[in-house]
Amino acid sequence: MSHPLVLVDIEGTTTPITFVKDTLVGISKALEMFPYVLNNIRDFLDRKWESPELHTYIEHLREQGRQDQISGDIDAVQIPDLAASPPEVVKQAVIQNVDAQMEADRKIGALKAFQGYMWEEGYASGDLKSSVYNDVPVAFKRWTSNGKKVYIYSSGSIAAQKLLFEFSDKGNLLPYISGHYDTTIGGKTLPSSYEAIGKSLDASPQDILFISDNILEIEAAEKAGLATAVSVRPGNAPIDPDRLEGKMVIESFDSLP
Ligand SMILES: CSCCC(=O)C(=O)COP(=O)(O)O
Ligand SMILES: [Mg+2]
Repeated sequence: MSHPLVLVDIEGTTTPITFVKDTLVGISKALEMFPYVLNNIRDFLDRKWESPELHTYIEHLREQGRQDQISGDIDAVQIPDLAASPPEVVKQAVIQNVDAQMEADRKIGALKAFQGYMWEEGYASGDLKSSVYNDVPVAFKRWTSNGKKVYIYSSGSIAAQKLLFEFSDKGNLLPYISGHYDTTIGGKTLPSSYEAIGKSLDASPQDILFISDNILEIEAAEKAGLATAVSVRPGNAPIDPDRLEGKMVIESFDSLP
């Protein structure tokens, strides 16, 4: 692999989808793993209710809900004005809004920022520890000792990405990571986002290898001129074999030199 820069997705690539959805997000209430956000949101809102920081996150969720209503994209739960509504009404709306967005597995900035804000406490208390595949720390070490640089590009907020790699079940992997990108640089299925990442790294697109489980992200990165590898891990969504034709497909980072 001759690319000096490696840009890596998280869910389905470094980390099992089941961990993110069942443990970290709690999207599947039927499964045994601890659905952290859903289990803790009520208590979290009660404890932090006076915090201006929490109000900022709620304002973003509220604004996103308004935009969703205008666009008609999803039937978002509307959050009433914090200053003009009883706290209990706002709290219930926030819980329903977050719950519904997680059920839909939305990769939207306001939701991801709120989740990251809650996970911060979970990691700090030791209730949460993230899961990364065994081959990930091995590859991060191999690449960085060979002079390559590792970057992350995920729908998860940058704050949440840093927590995930700091508090991983394979130890603190942050020292191997040179930088992070989330959707504030642009959506992951847009070629312009990969162009913007290339520019911010002052790198030619062909110097960057992007690894992801999502074929739409892979296709967008290719349109921007990046090299790509499709991550096929247990539990990932199946990909139409026709769309994999001519692509590098990996089941583990071990197959990348
Ligand atoms: C880093 S936070 C946990 C992951 C997450 O919330 C997420 O949506 C990951 O999506 P990705 O773009 O990494 O597939
Ligand atoms: Mg992914």
